[in-house]
Amino acid sequence: MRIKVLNHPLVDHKITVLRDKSTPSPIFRQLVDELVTLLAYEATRDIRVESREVETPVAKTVGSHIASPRPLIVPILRAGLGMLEGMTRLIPTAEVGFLGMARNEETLDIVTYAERLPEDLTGRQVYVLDPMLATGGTLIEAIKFLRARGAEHITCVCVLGAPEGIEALEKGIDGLENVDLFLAAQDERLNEKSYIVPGLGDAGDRLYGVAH
Ligand SMILES: O=P(O)(O)OC[C@H]1O[C@H](OP(=O)(O)OP(=O)(O)O)[C@H](O)[C@@H]1O
Ligand SMILES: O=c1cc[nH]c(=O)[nH]1
Ligand SMILES: [Mg+2]
Repeated sequence: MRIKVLNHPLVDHKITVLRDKSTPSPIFRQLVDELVTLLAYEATRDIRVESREVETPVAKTVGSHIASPRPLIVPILRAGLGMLEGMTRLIPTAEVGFLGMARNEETLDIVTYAERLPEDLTGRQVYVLDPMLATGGTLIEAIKFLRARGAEHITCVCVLGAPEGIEALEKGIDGLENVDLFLAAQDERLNEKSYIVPGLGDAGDRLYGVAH
């Protein structure tokens, strides 16, 4: 698994404001959106392209065009939804599928409560969006789900990741050469409730309010 952590003072500034518990939801959403744009720029470095001829006002030349089948973006509800617009802004021709997953905060089991994805993902490049990689349980389930539909290459795009989650992915997933992970920052550890430390709290709640 290729792991890339953005190392950039502007990213670090935005993450610091995200972490601040006094940052209100509208600013939080705005910052997640801005961070995704920066993450997406890195995460799409290997997006598949095909050559395409174009005629400029001066000459004919051969350029690039996003290849078929189109990439698929999969936000993991709820919190991943906060990353969707930033990603589609960069790849407007991508398709979007949805996975609804929730972590039981007591048992840490993952419940997949919704899915709206193409049945056949054979040959697709898939970008999974989830701001938080904590124990890794959610991403492992998501990768298994997408692979069962035939997804070939999966790029996980997260804002914060814990070392425990990265290790869990490395142990829990086969074929790691076809999985990439992009993080805006890697945090220290998980606490006794499996929250990321220092983290930013519950990303879904901070984006959309407390879930009931
Ligand atoms: O790595 P893990 O230990 O699996 O934890 C990470 C998951 O937990 C959060 O979702 P949550 O279950 O809180 O759902 P929400 O997005 O609806 O708040 C977060 O958005 C990730 O999906
Ligand atoms: O720190 C954490 C861990 C899981 N989910 C979150 O939203 N935050
Ligand atoms: Mg949550």
